Amino acid sequence: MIEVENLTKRYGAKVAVDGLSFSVTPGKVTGFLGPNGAGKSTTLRMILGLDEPTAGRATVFGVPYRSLTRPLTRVGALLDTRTVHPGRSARDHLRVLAASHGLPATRAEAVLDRVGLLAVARQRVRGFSLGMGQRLGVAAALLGDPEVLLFDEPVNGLDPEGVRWIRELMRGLAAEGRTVLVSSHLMNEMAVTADHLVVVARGRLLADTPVDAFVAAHADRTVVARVSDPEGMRRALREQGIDCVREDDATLAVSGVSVEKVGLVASAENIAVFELTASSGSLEEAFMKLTQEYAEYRASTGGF
Ligand SMILES: Nc1ncnc2c1ncn2[C@@H]1O[C@H](COP(=O)(O)OP(=O)(O)OP(=O)(O)O)[C@@H](O)[C@H]1O
Repeated sequence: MIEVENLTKRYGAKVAVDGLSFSVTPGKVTGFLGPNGAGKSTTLRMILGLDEPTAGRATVFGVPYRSLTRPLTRVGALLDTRTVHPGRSARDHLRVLAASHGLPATRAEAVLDRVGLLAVARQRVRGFSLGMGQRLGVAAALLGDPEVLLFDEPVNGLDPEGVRWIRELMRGLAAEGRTVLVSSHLMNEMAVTADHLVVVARGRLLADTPVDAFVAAHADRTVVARVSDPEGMRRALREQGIDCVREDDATLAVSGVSVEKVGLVASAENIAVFELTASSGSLEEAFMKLTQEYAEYRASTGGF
């Protein structure tokens, strides 16, 4: 549905997007992840025809965005929500947008309802909270009932209720068979929202994979073991070349082995096991491991 092929964007000497290729398919939420400055926004802007690629191409439904007839009915996007006229009401904003794209005014009512803004539809946008502004931006993206949706950092600055709302909306849109591409910095959020990930750094593709496979490939598996003799257990594990860390008086975190293996080591040493839990690691851990060396802006750990 969305195809990016060898997409490249240079700003002078700066290569913002560097030979990027991936495709985004319908019926799932695809998370678009990368450290600051990775080229995510630039890529989204090129998909939407707002920036011209230096090389390569981005297509939606097989054609460049600018070649789509009635694009609002094919592709919806939430980029920067501060572009709304502050003196207009939410309803007027959507009606003007609908009229200028040949859509009926009833669409404005439908999307106001879908994003939960019907009750405040007559209020001026100037007085809107950040969350209400985001909802209005989403309403505009949904106005033409498009099959493809792009969201750039949709949960930035939202409270937990707003974050949950966006998550359920995106999952719902994907469940309706739409193509949903969403960029985000919030790994815990992406872990519960996205089905698939496209990970970029310094404009290049690092991973294009289902979320579960990404975590399994890049995060350490850990087994938490609460035992009667943690020191003896630690010694026995070390003798077998297995790393572990003492978490508290009775608990060890064991890296890179299965629960079965830890259980067998304990049993061979006659150590009682009170708890044995496997953890597959988090998306955040996997992402940090993969992208650490690529971060463009990182807090300095040294002095000046
Ligand atoms: N108009 C521009 N002129 C010059 N450089 C630009 C321009 N737009 C983006 N860049 C640079 O291109 C790189 C990629 O920027 P982009 O905003 O696409 O990254 P991003 O992944 O969206 O980052 P963030 O997560 O911080 O929003 C950055 O180094 C940025 O400074």
